[in-house]
Amino acid sequence: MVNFSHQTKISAALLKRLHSRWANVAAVNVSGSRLFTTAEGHRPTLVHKRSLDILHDPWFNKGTAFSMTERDRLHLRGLLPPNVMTSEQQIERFMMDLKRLQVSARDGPSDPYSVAKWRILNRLHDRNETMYYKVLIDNIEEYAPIVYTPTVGHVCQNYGGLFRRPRGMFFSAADRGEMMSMVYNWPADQVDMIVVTDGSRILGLGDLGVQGIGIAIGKLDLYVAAAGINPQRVLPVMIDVGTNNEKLLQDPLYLGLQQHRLDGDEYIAVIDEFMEAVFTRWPHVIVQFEDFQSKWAFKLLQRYRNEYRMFNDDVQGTAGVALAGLLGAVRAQGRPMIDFPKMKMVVAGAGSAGIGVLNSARKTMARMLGDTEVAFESARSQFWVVDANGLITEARENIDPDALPFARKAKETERQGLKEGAKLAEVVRQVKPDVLLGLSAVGGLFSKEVLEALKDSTSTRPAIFPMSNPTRNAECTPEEAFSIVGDHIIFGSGSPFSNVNLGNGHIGHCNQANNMFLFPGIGLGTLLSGSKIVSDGMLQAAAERLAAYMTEEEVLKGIIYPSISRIRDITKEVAAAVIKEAIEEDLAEGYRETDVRELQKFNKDEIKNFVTNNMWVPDYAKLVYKKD
Ligand SMILES: NC(=O)c1ccc[n+]([C@@H]2O[C@H](COP(=O)([O-])OP(=O)(O)OC[C@H]3O[C@@H](n4cnc5c(N)ncnc54)[C@H](O)[C@@H]3O)[C@@H](O)[C@H]2O)c1
Ligand SMILES: O=C(O)C[C@H](O)C(=O)O
Ligand SMILES: [Mg+2]
Repeated sequence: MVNFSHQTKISAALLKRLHSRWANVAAVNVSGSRLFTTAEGHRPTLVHKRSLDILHDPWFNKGTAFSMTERDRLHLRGLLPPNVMTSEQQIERFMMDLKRLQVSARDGPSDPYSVAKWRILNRLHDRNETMYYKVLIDNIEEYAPIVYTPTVGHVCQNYGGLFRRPRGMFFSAADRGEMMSMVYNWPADQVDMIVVTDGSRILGLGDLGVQGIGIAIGKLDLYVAAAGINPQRVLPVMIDVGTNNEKLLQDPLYLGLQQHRLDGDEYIAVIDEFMEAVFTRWPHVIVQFEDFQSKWAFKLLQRYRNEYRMFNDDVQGTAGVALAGLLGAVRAQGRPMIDFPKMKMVVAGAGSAGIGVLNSARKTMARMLGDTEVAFESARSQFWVVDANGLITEARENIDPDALPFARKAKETERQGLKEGAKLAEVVRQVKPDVLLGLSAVGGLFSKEVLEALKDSTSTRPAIFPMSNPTRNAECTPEEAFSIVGDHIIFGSGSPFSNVNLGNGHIGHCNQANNMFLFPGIGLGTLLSGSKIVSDGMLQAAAERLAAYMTEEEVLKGIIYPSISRIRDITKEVAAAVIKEAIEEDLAEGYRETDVRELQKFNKDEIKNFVTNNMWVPDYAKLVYKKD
């Protein structure tokens, strides 16, 4: 039998449902409108501080927007300029400063002022969180590339210089034995989401040690902006077990532990202690593992996933986003999703992300083919995996066990005129794939030669996914892809690129194939369902929802992912799908006053309303002082 032991069992009923869903091409059309209604945002908030302490607390500070009565109540009279501003005026004033940089700057990846903009936004984040998230939500398309990928990559690389105020918690190898008490140093009694990294593989930039905290902060910004997680209940975490980056080790100004990374049992002991500490203080928290080197990403996922509410974004979030894109690519050819198992895929990169995508694509193909052992085996032959040493075949010595299931068999490679270690261009030339997907972290890997070879693809619309981040690590640019392979391709990159003008009024659409379209919804759905684990079924439901989100018309135009301006809406949809699945798998335990019996009675629309009503919105709450 096929070994699915490492995943949650999928019931026969679920399988049947999946199968019928795949067969139905008609996409579920959803409104792009944003529903910002929540009771929580309008309740008065009790604060235990006054005067300057309030102005210096970014959770409560409103700056010039404190009304006169509030200024009296909170002993703020005279501590602010007299003109009371509306939140709109406040934002207008702030934006004037930020927009100064926009005049000469071009948007997107080549923006020379992106780090300067990050600094301005970060300062706002440090003094007034409500206003920061209002700016971010209302201008998400413009500022996601600043607070998140790609600029967050530059920020992590330069974190030593950019660091001003701490944000989040640092647990280091030197804190062994102390974490259980240290965790109480965090001021919030409730934490819903933790994003944790050990800084060992930040985007495609390698080991950045303690500076990797920037990515945890950026991901949590999206949790607030897209998923409406209350910013007072998010916690970025850096686990500093050292770094193997020699440059950092030799830099006397480096902020982290100046020692080589712990390994083996010593390493695991630190992560175990951290997990125990945070789940002891906040039993309902969800922990997202981010940018751990592949070596540990899979091991830690297997170690914790059945015990804790956790998932690995690079393995599982990426897998779902890629799967949605692959299904979109099938639809873009005018074919039903159920044709997916016929796709030939060349994947460059066999790390945490690449292997995550391969496993999920293979399992989905197998399910569509009836979920038998034969189906699982036959799905294997749709993939050709190329890593730093070329095509992976069974002839490879010391093959990585995670890549082994995708090693090509000797007979197959002979038949195709390929050999162990064959170069990417050669593989593409021989295989003529429908999809070329990159998770290699090697910028420019899809060279002219590789893209020329893809012109012979047997697909009517070959799909090119240079998914590596940040921008400079993308395997190719959209200009290269459209100009070399042709106007008919489907394009999706991990970092944002602008659409390409193909002439004659035609646009080459650049999709952003980034796990940001899933992880916020996976986290929110898990939180609101109260499920104790993040099951494969919940992840699958998230991916399916994303896959079905775009309309037929959009997909045929090559638009297979939503624009980031719709991230709050897609996140809500994904969260609702995750909750529904958790209920069906009997994993849901309810959230706050909504217990599991009530959840079980909700219909689809009621689940969506439940999600909407529990999303935080960046409106100033009335502050009322109460003595401690
Ligand atoms: N778009 C997204 O949502 C998303 C999600 C996760 C990761 N990523 C990106 O994927 C990249 C890889 O992440 P990872 O965790 O798998 O990294 P990793 O270091 O674990 O894996 C990189 C893989 O690429 C292979 N590789 C290196 N040079 C190569 C070459 N010349 N040709 C073919 N393969 C080569 C390596 O052998 C390895 O298998 C990073 O840039 C990361 O930013 C993107
Ligand atoms: O951080 C991103 O933009 C996506 C992904 O998690 C990555 O590691 O590249
Ligand atoms: Mg990542």
